[in-house]
Amino acid sequence: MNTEENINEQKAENAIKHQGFLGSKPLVEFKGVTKRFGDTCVMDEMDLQMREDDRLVIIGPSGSGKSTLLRVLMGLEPIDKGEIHFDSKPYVSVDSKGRTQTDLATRSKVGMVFQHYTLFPHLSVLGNMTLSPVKVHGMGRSEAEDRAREYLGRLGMEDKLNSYPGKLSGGQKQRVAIARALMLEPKLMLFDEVTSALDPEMVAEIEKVMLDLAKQKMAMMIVTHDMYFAKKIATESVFIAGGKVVEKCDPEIMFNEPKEERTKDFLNKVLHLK
Ligand SMILES: Nc1ncnc2c1ncn2[C@@H]1O[C@H](COP(=O)(O)OP(=O)(O)OP(=O)(O)O)[C@@H](O)[C@H]1O
Repeated sequence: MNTEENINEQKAENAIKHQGFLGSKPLVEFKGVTKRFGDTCVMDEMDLQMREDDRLVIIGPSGSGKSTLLRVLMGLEPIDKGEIHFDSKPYVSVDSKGRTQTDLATRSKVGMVFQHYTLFPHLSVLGNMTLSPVKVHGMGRSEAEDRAREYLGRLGMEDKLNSYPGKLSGGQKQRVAIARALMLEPKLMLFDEVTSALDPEMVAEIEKVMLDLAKQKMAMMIVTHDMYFAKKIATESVFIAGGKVVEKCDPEIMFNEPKEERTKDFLNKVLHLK
């Protein structure tokens, strides 16, 4: 098949995929979500949907609110207006007094990994992994320790169970952070620039872990400045700017022939096309 036929076929598939979630259920739905920091409106009545088998890559200019979007979805930031549904049920909403209400049982179905690992330096790897499941979610200690061993094993880190974060490389710390986020068996994993602070060979190591999770059909939302990795892992891509979703489509389409001028300008700059 030549390139043009390829693109046409992808377009047709894409059109089918976007007709009201045909083929798979919605997992996340932002409905008119507004988020302000003082006078800065970072999300402006934003609508965004993600299906349960998607790996959605979020791209956009610096300061466009990519991290904020993930933090809102993780329940780490209140919102000003709108609501978020998860698995077709209300998850985040705003009450009549303007306070954000978050369903905590649903929140435990979302795991997040940050750029700077956020491991506690005074706790061992095992301590880092079991702290929240035991103290916050009431998991029994021996079950938590068994799970920690299992997830560390899957990420090739079993032998570091008793190490402290200070003795680990950046890539190892990030693997522990990913294993920790998997402890509560989330339905969705959020990755916020998780390779930005790593040396190149460690970037490949973490990208492999993420690609392995993708193969296991883990739903993911990924913020990354690495457009090549974005294209590789994404089933869907979204470009946000000015508090809105500017364009959402199949990554092949977005990276080859985006429709919107703002997306084109941004990709031209970051991919050095011209
Ligand atoms: N806690 C905060 N208090 C005040 N303003 C904030 C806060 N967090 C983010 N902002 C502002 O919100 C806007 C969006 O920030 P955010 O970090 O979400 O953008 P981003 O797209 O992830 O940026 P980058 O690509 O540079 O990481 C920025 O103008 C930022 O300064």
